[in-house]
Amino acid sequence: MADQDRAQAANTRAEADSRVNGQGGGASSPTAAHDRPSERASEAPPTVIVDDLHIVYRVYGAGGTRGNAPAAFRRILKRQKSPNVREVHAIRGISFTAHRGESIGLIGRNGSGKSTLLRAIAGLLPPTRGAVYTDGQPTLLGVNAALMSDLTGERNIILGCLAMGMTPAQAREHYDDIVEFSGLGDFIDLPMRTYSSGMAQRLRFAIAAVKSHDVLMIDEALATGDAEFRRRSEERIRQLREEAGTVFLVSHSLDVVTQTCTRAIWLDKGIIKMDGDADTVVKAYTKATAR
Ligand SMILES: Nc1ncnc2c1ncn2[C@@H]1O[C@H](COP(=O)(O)OP(=O)(O)OP(=O)(O)O)[C@@H](O)[C@H]1O
Repeated sequence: MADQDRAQAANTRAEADSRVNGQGGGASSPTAAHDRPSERASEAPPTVIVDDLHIVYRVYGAGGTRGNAPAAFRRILKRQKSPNVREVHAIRGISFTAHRGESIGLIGRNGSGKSTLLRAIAGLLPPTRGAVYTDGQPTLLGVNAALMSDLTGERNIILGCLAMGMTPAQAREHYDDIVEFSGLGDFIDLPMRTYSSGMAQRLRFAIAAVKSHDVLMIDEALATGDAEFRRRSEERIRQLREEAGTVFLVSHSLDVVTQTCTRAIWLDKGIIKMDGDADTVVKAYTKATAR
């Protein structure tokens, strides 16, 4: 790890430690300017603690060659690593604490680690180092949310509700609300594979949003809807926050982040560049990316 990364990781870790201990951020920390939202929220109980998290992907078959068996045999005997395995260090020592009632936007350039961080908080990626602690069951609502493309929207609503822990009776109770929120109309009787990506996202959001979540994570869900659906989604996220959950939102739409989030975390090459109230962080990010 580069020295700069190490220093950043140590800073963000110290900051998270002090928040967990209820001491607030230190004024000498480079991230101190953005302690305000956490100070406000620190009275609320923590819902997610990310402690010096590292995620390393191992990509097999990198380099384009399959290799040959005798060479592999020699390598195994000598206990050497395969030359075709490449490691991608996607998250490099991230620490922060999220509290009940916060809605946190994750922003940053392509490949900065936003989706990886969400998947790690959801428990879908094991930490290579460090730890993630969550209060309650985090729900990740993303492009890969587990609905079945061959089933109709109708069947997927029931499936999604059951997957979120509802009873069949509760699923039926929420059915009409979900259909109405999704705005899919007659398409609800068709298999999901016939939906556009925006329509599928609307259905996923409508299913997840029917229930209050301890920790709800949304990966670009709002980007695909039309203006009317976006307005209703933003309103629903505000309600979910008021219902005492924590919402994480990955978005490239900075307007959505400032309108929906109380706090923003700016990721850059797998580390936290800035963490603070949404307006301040978005302004700093916009300034940096305009250069
Ligand atoms: N399954 C994977 N295997 C190997 N490397 C991966 C995998 N998923 C992501 N990466 C790498 O990890 C890094 C972070 O990717 P990630 O998708 O988390 O970024 P992101 O900020 O969400 O990007 P985007 O804004 O483009 O969606 C990138 O370098 C990416 O190439």
